[in-house]
Amino acid sequence: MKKSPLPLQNASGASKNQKLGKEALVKLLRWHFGHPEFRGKQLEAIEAVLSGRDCFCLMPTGGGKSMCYQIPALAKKTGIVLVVCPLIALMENQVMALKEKGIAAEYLSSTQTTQVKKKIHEDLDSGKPSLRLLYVTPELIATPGFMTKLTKIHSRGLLNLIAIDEAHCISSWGHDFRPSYRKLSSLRSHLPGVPTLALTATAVPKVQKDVIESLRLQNPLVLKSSFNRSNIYYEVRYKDLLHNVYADLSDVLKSSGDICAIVYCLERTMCDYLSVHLSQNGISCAAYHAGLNDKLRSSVLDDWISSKIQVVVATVAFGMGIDRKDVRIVCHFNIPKSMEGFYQESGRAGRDQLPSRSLLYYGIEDCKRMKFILSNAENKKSKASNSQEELSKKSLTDFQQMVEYCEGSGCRRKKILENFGEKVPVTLCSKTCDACKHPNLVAKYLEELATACIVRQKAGSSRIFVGSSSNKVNEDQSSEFWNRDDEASCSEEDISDSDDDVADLVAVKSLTRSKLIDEKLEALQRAEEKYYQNKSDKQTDKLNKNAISDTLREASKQRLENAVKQAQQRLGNLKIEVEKSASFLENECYKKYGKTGKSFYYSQVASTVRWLSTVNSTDLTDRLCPITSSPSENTPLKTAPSASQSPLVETGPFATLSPLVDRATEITGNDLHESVRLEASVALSPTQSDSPSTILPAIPSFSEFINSKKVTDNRSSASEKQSPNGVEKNPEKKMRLR
Ligand SMILES: Nc1ncnc2c1ncn2[C@@H]1O[C@H](COP(=O)(O)OP(=O)(O)OP(=O)(O)O)[C@@H](O)[C@H]1O
Ligand SMILES: [Mg+2]
Repeated sequence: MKKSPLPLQNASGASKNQKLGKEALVKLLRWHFGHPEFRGKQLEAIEAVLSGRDCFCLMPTGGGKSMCYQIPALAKKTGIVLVVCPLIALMENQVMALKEKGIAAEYLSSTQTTQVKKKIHEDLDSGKPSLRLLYVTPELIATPGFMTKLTKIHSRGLLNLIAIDEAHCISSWGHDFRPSYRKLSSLRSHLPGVPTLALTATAVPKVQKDVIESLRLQNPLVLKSSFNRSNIYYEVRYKDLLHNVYADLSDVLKSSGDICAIVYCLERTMCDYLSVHLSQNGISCAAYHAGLNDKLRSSVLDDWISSKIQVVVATVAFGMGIDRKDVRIVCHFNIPKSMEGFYQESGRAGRDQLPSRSLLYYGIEDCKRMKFILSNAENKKSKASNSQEELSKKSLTDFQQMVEYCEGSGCRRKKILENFGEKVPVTLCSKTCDACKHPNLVAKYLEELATACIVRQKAGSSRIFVGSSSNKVNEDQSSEFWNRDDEASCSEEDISDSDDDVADLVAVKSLTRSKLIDEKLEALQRAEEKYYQNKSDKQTDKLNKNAISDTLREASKQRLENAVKQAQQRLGNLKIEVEKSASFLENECYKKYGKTGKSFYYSQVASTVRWLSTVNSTDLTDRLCPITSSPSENTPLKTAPSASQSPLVETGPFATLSPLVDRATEITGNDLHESVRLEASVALSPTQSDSPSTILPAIPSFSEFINSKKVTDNRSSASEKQSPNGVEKNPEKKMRLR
């Protein structure tokens, strides 16, 4: 609906130079926005800036901060209010909403056509701009050309106010630091005397101080409202105690009716997967993340704003400035990295002040993963500088507060508010969080969770980050997630995309593609971890359990003796000392794998037995040469059975695989074991000896195994491709690979 401007003199009964009184301001509010009264500290902020005073305004999410500069823009007959916004999407939304109300507002960004930009500049250059509000990015402010323009406008007395929205972005202590905001500190020197209004919903004391100092606010009026969002019910559910977390979320959304919701995930892949899952369960939803192209993203946003879809499953890219008032549920499917982020995101619920819900799914694995990400960032940044190191440490402390929010039994609301330095009366929550409403149940869950943790630790079932190459690759992205360092060099167009997520940050394989293979790999990773965990955790145990006993050595010697005897008979009673030979061969196995443990040792004995069953007389005599020429065990050998040399290579040395694979069997069953065993037998590379005398098969690490498997797979498929008329060159091998 278009409205003509409210005649200010009539509204206030004031002359040109007089300040508007409260009544006149309320009239403006009602006329333009249809709200009956100012909320919270809106009026105080408006009056302060209209009187020319700087103001720092801390209001909760959805508290109505925009009004604090929109009303002043309408209260002055001439001149403009300059609004600095971190995101183009945010500017677009606000400008569109203002235009719908008939208020002359524009934004300048490279997404605008040249024609539109030209029109805006012409208006600004005119003696009396018709514009009331001009939204810009911090990057544009930093350009000399635009600063010159602002200086000109200011010199003509037409710059009424500078409003810095989401002002916490200026502080590297804030959860959403944007280096481009730092450039705003030059505004004061270029545009002296213009009142500045800094607005934020999330600023702990340290950030508040930083914002005020960085923007060089002069004797500002500091307005702080409570962070309490009384209309939001806070709840945590424990993934590890749920039978099926996906089904649980589905149920929550379905049972809430056709409501509007946001589900936040840590990774893009999870957004895609969850969105598909929810859709399949009849929930109208779509994924939103920085991995989608601009067109798709804005169409998802449009569909959600216009209620065509009810649920958006998003990364943090679905962020600031999303102003749909009737969001009833904000769900965090993964634990957020800080209380500030959590507060901002959950605060997108219930901006209409109606009862709404924040639901966080807490999982032990998620928690470990986030800790890993943050520690990684810490390690990386501690190399950079001391202040960076301090920041990184802060990130872990911040995260710990989130963990306490989930793992503590006390009032959730209290925890949020105390995090922002507020003193909370006991009566404040009045059963508007799960911990206050169902204390016994929450206590029971926490107990069960603690038990689950212990069981997990005992089982060594952590899936967190086996040294996979993808970690390395993705390290760089963590900085983007962390504090958007790279934004300093971003062009204006990049801004909306810079609100990126940690997509691909962690080595989560595609859930939709090759799920089966991933599950197998995960099982192997778990098995390997389990193996190494057992190894480190139970050193003493290991020594006992994994130690090669004399009895085992004796038994192996006996086994080898039998094998030597059979070889001797097969080769026409070859002249060899059976017992001595067996002893020599056993000793070789022990020298190589005695320290590694009995499974490896046992594998080597088995492979030697197999080698003996087919060896020819020359090879055998050569092999036993040291004992025929010298009885010393240390005499170098000429040859030895190895993976590459043995005629039994494909089934020989690895007929019994490493403990890793043995353990994988325990977890995944025989199918996996079998397939891995067969694949490994093909894929393993020729072994190298650590001494020139003994050439024995190396036991591959999991990563080596995977890499060699990939190479073999590639080679195999390449050779198949090369094969004319689709005739398989190596059907046997292919069969094994299957
Ligand atoms: N005085 C008021 N009375 C009723 N509703 C209001 C009032 N002031 C603002 N609102 C409404 O409250 C909602 C939130 O306002 P706004 O977007 O300005 O909040 P915000 O504080 O900037 O939130 P965020 O921190 O999420 O950016 C808007 O829909 C707005 O129309
Ligand atoms: Mg806002």
